[in-house]
Amino acid sequence: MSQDVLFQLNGVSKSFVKGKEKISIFDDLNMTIERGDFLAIMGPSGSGKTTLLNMLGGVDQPSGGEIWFDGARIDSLSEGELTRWRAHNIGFIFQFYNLMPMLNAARNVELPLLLTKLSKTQRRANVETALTLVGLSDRAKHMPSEMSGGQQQRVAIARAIVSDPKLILCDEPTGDLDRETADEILEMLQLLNREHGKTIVMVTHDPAAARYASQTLYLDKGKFVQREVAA
Ligand SMILES: Nc1ncnc2c1ncn2[C@@H]1O[C@H](COP(=O)(O)OP(=O)(O)OP(=O)(O)O)[C@@H](O)[C@H]1O
Repeated sequence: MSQDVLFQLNGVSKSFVKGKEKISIFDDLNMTIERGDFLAIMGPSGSGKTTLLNMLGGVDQPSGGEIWFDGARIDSLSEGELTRWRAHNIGFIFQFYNLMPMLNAARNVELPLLLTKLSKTQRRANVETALTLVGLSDRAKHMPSEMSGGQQQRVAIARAIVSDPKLILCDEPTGDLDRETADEILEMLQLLNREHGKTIVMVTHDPAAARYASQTLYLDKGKFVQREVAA
């Protein structure tokens, strides 16, 4: 595997069993994600975008094939190993922010660090750095219900980057935001990609959001059917 390759999917298949029926989503899917890529994944509803993101994040296991990350196979890790791998390598950003409503911004951002060996002082410092990066250091004590959608998504971004992961996975990160706020969030993702070297994979239905990515892959019925590289 080349030094530049972060993720490699080799002949990946994925099917779900529902009652007596077997639903095949992917059959022999191959994909390479290079370090520093900002990939947008688009495609019709049901084409497998979220399933793919979940397999990249180790939330869902493939039914067959191999998934390699940074030179190591992750599809054969145990549940515990996968949890630790995820905590160190992956940040997640979701459409509806998924913040814990009873925790303030700083405590929400701290959550992924509770899975690491960092001391309380180190955790506090990392939380402060992440909140400053998203421009919310003055909102550390605010509860999610006291913040706008855009601010909540910025807290979610801070939570995604606080453990300094190599890869950020985003599922419709701007699906719940107005255009102006969406653009702010996308500019922030672009900054994390360009200035902080984060590799990003973003599922989106919005062509305007995909334009922030360095390339767009189109998925249809579990196959990549088109690839557009940004000018
Ligand atoms: N746990 C599951 N059990 C059974 N079928 C599932 C499961 N998860 C996903 N599927 C099926 O897999 C297919 C792909 O779903 P997925 O959510 O990946 O699509 P998507 O492209 O992200 O769609 P959308 O754009 O609507 O979010 C769908 O037909 C869905 O019904």
